[in-house]
Amino acid sequence: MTVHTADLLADAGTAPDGGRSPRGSALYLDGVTVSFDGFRALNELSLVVDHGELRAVIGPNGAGKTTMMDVMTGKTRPDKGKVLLDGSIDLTKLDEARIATLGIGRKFQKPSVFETHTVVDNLELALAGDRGPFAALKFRRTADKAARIEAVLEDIALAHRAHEPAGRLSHGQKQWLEIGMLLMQQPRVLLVDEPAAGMTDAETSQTAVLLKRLAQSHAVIVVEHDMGFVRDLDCKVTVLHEGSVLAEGSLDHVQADQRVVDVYLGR
Ligand SMILES: Nc1ncnc2c1ncn2[C@@H]1O[C@H](COP(=O)(O)OP(=O)(O)OP(=O)(O)O)[C@@H](O)[C@H]1O
Repeated sequence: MTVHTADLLADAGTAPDGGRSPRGSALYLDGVTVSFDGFRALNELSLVVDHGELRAVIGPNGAGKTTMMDVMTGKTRPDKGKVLLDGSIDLTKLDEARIATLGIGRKFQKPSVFETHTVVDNLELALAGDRGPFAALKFRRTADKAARIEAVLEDIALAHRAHEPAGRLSHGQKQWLEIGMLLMQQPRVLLVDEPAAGMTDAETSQTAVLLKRLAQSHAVIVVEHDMGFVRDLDCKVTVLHEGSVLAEGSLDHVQADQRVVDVYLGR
């Protein structure tokens, strides 16, 4: 089925989250509900993330963080509610592949780089799309592509390891490489799941620097449990609980909220 852009334009004029219009937002969720066998993994979830914004999403196990990302990427379709990209593109009508091409990149917790390929080849393979890895390797590097690879290598601080097999990188560096692979596709929105898990302290703080830099030109949503890392991100924090937003604001603000302490931080 061919999907025309005009068909994707949702009615953006109705009541938004907290009176906020979808206009200008990168991702806009309003009243999103997802049920599994009657259990509401997301319950009227409303959330607005702007272009050029870094947002941390925290919350106890089972709060709905993964389901939220599944809805944003089209892996899970909500029972009801609005999910808009760029304030107007209705993501609930699109499948995962189409949403990825529209510019939502997702990094899962476990890195899945091609260990035997070099760092540069991994970045190039990320451009392969559905042509397959071997076809991509045969393509000559255009000047454009080479420039993009170089820029991404700088972004992810791996220029000095560019021609080494990815299998030789540390765990943290593999995570950065995978973020780099997403960047090759020039996404508008990046979803990053627990990037600091398993990293050394030095890698964790470097990851915060990297994500803050990326957020200057992308919307970046980070799901995280490590509060030290969230503090390093120095951004607005959304606390999810039972599929809805329990609190939102600076880390200091949400940490001072007794309800957040009761359901999450105090445990
Ligand atoms: N496919 C599914 N079928 C049934 N229940 C599900 C399914 N996916 C998620 N759930 C339930 O929905 C709730 C929210 O799960 P989700 O994985 O989104 O939470 P989370 O905040 O990501 O948790 P964690 O921090 O443990 O990863 C949980 O109670 C989970 O058991």
